[in-house]
Amino acid sequence: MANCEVCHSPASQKCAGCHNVFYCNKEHQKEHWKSHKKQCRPFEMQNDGEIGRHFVATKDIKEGDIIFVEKPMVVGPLQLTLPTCMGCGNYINSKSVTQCSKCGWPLCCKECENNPAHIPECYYTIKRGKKVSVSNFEVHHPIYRCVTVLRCLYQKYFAPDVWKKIVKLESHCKTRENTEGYKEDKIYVADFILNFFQVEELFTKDEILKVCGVIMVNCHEIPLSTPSQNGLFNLTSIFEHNCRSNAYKTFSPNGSVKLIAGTPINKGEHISICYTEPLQTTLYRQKHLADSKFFSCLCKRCQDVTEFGTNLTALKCQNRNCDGVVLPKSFQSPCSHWSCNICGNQVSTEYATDVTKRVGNELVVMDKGSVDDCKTFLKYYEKLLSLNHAYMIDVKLALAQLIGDGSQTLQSLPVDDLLYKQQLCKELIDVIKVIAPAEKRVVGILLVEIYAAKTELQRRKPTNGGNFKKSENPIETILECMTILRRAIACLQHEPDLLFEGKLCQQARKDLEKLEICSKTIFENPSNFA
Ligand SMILES: C[S@@+](CC[C@H](N)C(=O)[O-])C[C@H]1O[C@@H](n2cnc3c(N)ncnc32)[C@H](O)[C@@H]1O
Repeated sequence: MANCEVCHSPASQKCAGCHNVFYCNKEHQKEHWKSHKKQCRPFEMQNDGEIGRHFVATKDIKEGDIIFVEKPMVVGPLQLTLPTCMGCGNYINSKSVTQCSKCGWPLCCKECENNPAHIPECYYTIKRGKKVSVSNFEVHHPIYRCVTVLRCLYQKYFAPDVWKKIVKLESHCKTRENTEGYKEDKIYVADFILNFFQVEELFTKDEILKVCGVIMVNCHEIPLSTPSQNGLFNLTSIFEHNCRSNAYKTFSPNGSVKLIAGTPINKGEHISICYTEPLQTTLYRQKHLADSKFFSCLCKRCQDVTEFGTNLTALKCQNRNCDGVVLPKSFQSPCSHWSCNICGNQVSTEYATDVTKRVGNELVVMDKGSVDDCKTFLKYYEKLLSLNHAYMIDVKLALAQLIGDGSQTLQSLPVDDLLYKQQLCKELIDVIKVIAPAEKRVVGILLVEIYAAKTELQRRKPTNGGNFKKSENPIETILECMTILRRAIACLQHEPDLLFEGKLCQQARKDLEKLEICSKTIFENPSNFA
């Protein structure tokens, strides 16, 4: 039996929000809510030698539930960027630029001068006694490298509580010491800040380098401006990585991050997000995590070379008449060769990684806006890559959205293309559900594509005066479309309206409303419809 948070007497009623605190009666729960609501979250922090701090669910969480929402501690431009507005973070150019009247930093409009995000660099520039001047908007401007760092450093004197949280975050400074990035940070960020702003007596070089590491390891891209900005969050930074995560992030228009359960999460389960591209090969994900977050991922997906049977990283066996796929024994321990799961044929690891890199490079330069190029890629590389190789998935994703978009509208497509589009979307959803069930954005988009193709196919069916064959019955299609739209809305419901996915969700809601009215009319009076 636990104790009441208010009077400490034995208590059995737990808070439904977090399952972490208990009360002896409703009145005490109400009384405590004012102070508890800031801490009421369905997870608790734990610490282990391997992952460091991480969060574990304190109650069962349903798929689609908002786990928590938080505002960033610091927001700022990405390290390498063309000049952006110091207020809203959007790109500026020589025509749209104006300067802060106090410090000279570029802004897109006068209102942005008063954006609180801009205070730190404005403060240190005024202190320096000479305005900043940015005049070339076509190249990455080196001065931007220091902005987000400076905004963090500012907290040391003006928001010490936030500063304490920032320096507690993982920076991997020791591991970074020998990297090119660290050497560049030393010159272009630490030395630059100390000399340019003359703040030697306020900050040490090590402090600045620690902040550089914290930003690299913990920041999340906030996609609400063009380009995205970096955001440093207090709790979101603590969530561990998993290549098959059970949670995902979206952002509110005010810049807050929302963490959503992408799958049901059981009490006691670690809550994870994916720090990398979940639809990429294990080779890519592991390199990306090692280079930017400084750890080797040992999640279930990384330990299973078949990636739950999808063979997302596998090559196709080149032995004639063999349908097997070629994979290493493990992605963790170095091995000299990859072998076929059916005939045992071996290729060297060097060959396998070279082929993967080579095709990856071709994909980078390929025009993924061309249906023909995508089809040619798939036809050519199906001989070399497994059916669900990450590169095939990448091109199929582009193709599924391209067919019927652009010069050839859905209305002008042959039936076969519409069926192919639907088929592609369904196959992709099946793979994503296995490999990355929290990738709701992509699944939501694909569901809307299926709905669009299905509607067009139905439109072409002869109505035959209402005497439908079973397979042509529009009522069945309407109900099916409503189910698809509801699934799409469930996937996209948390996306902000200003992003493509949010707009798609709005449209899906409108279409669903129309279909609901239509189906109601048909059910109420089927004879009218015929
Ligand atoms: C954003 S921080 C997460 C919070 C961090 N654990 C802490 O204690 O501050 C990212 C770092 O956590 C560790 N980490 C996160 N997920 C991990 C995982 N799946 N395996 C190993 N380390 C992980 C790595 O050190 C990584 O660089």
